[in-house]
Amino acid sequence: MNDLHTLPKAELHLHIEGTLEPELAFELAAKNGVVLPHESVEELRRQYDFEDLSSFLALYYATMAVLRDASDFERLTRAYLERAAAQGLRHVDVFFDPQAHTVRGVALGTVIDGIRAALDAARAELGLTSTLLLCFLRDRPAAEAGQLFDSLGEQLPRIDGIGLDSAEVGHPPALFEEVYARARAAGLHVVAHAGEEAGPEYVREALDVLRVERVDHGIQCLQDPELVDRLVAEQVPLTVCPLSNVRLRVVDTLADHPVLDMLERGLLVTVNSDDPAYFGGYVGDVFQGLRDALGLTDEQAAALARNSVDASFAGTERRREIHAEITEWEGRRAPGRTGSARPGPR
Ligand SMILES: Nc1ncnc2[nH]cnc12
Ligand SMILES: [Zn+2]
Repeated sequence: MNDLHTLPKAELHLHIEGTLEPELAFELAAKNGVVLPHESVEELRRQYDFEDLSSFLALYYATMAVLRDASDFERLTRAYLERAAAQGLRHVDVFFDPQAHTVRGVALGTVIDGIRAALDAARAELGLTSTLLLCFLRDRPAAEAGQLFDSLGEQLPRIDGIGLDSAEVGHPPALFEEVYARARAAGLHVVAHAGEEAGPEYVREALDVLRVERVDHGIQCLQDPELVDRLVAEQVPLTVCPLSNVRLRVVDTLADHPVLDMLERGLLVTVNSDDPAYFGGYVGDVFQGLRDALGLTDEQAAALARNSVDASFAGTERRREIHAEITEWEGRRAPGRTGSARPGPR
């Protein structure tokens, strides 16, 4: 078996605010004079026992109050990129939640300046490429999403696409039809969370009304065999987040997670971390978790990594480079590995 942390891979479902580790949260709180309602790092970590998506989101939004200036967003993003690069990450499409910051009086330009500075540095220093996707909060009014899009101005060329996140049930994709049409007309990539907690009809709406290029999560499609057939036929990428699904009680345990069945079924699944600081691991840890719980083979891991590259918003040449690296990884023979490869003639 090869080391999954060295497998070259892309991550397509990553909320940058969800990479805020408690240690950094406390450091930034002290710097910015923000009082966190937790006594210590350990006490904050003890809160990471979630009932569902909403209970997680309450802590996620409250803790990000420590992010105030561009340098905070830059530090946050740098810390994520360094950790993920050490786990084989070669490309990432990064989500951020601007409304969660502008409601607190932090300007959109400040948020983007900080995140972009770190993304640019990682490209130069780590060879790690990226795109930036602005998410609308679906539990806030669709009109507010429209106003945010209108107000982008000089920030528009600094984002690569849009997404839709936050509390899902009761906030169906179709509410956001208009702003998605405008984003598509502006040449942006479009994705949306659908079928995380809500049913297959949300996945259908994301495809038919928002015309998304990928579906984030999407695992509730499994309730609807016809939808599964369609997703296979159209090879719609699904950005599945196994550790997140367990922590938010969408799936009981990692050993029960359907991601490898989905792969075998021909769905274009990718494996991602979602909010790694809260859900127990970065993208390499997710692959390792699947190995420990489900016996993920090198072949399955490489297939998932190839899917992540194919479904990413990296450019054609970059995708080709990462594919070549995956092929090289597959050709490695770790000590004790069994399989079809035989030692060459002596
Ligand atoms: N898993 C998730 N689902 C919806 N919104 C989110 N925002 C951050 N993580 C999320
Ligand atoms: Zn998510």
